[in-house]
Amino acid sequence: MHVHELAENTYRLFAALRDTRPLVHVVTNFVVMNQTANVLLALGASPMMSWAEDDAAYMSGVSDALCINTGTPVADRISVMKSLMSLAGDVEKPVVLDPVGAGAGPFRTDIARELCTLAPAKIIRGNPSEICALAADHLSTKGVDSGISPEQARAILTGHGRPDRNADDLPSGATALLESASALVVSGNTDMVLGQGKMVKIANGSQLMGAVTGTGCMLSAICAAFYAVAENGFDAAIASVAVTGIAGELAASRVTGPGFFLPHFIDSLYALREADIHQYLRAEVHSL
Ligand SMILES: Nc1ncnc2c1ncn2[C@@H]1O[C@H](COP(=O)(O)OP(=O)(O)OP(=O)(O)O)[C@@H](O)[C@H]1O
Ligand SMILES: Cc1ncsc1CCO
Ligand SMILES: [Mg+2]
Repeated sequence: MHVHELAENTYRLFAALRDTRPLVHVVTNFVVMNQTANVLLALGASPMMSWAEDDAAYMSGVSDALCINTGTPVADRISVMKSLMSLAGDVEKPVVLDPVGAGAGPFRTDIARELCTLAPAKIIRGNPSEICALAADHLSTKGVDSGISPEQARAILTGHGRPDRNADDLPSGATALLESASALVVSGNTDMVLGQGKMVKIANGSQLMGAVTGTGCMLSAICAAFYAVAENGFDAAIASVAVTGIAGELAASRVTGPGFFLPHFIDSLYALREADIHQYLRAEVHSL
C-alpha cells in the first residue's frame, strides 16, 4: 500500500468519526484522565470516564468502544477493567489495552498479561518495553517509560537475531501476541503498527510529546475512538497514530517547550484538516 492510500484511509476514518461521534468509555489512570477526555472531545468523539463497577453493564451496553489503561492499578479499578473487557469480548466491542508499566515489576506485568487474555478484538498500544514485556518476556520498563528503543523492540518482537529462530515453526513474540489482538502499536520517535504479517512505520510526532505526561495514554484513547468507526484494528491503529503524530508536530511548531504543548496539541487535533494529513503523513509499509 502507498502512503497516499494510507492518508486517504486515515481521512475517511477521521470524517466518519466526526460524523458519528462515537461514545468511548475510558478507564484510565488518575494522572491523565482529564486531558484524555479533552483530547477525545477535540478529536470529535464523546468521552465517558466512569470506573464504577455498578455502571459497567450499562456502559458496556451503550458505548461504541472501550479503552483500558493500567497506569494507576488500584484494586477497584483492576476489577472493573476485567469486567468491562469481558463484557466487551462477549459482544466483540472494539477495545484498546494500554499496558502502562508492563515490564516494570511483576505486579503491573501480571495485570497486563491477564488483561491480554480478555477481549480478543483489541489493539494493544504501549511503548517499546511495555509491548516487549507482553510479547517476549523482556522486562526493561523504567516506571512508565520505555527502557528500549523502537528499533530494539522491533528486533525482539520479530525474533530477528535469535539463533534458535526458524521463521516457519517458531512464532515471533509479535505473532504470538497478535493471537490475542487485532493490532499492536509500539510508540516512540517512530511508531510501529503491527498486524498479522505486516507492519506500518509512521515517523510523525515531536520530541515534545515525550516531554509531557500521557501522550501515549491519549494515543490509546484515540485508537479506541477510531476503532469504533473502522473495519479492523490495524486500519484504526494506523489512522490514530497518523492523526496523533501530525497534530503533535503541528502543536510543536507553535510552542517553545512542554508547558504550552498540551493545549496546542488539543487545538491542532480540533482544527486538523484533510490537507494536513496528505501533506504531513510520513509512513512506510513493510512485511514482517
Ligand atoms: N521523540 C519522539 N519523536 C516523535 N514522536 C514522539 C517521540 N516520543 C514520543 N512520541 C510520540 O508520542 C506519543 C506517545 O508515545 P510514547 O512512546 O512516548 O508513549 P508512552 O511512553 O506510553 O507515554 P505515556 O506513558 O506518557 O502516556 C506517540 O504518538 C509517539 O509517536
Ligand atoms: C506518570 C504516570 N504514572 C502512572 S500512570 C502515568 C501516566 C503516563 O503513563
Ligand atoms: Mg504509556
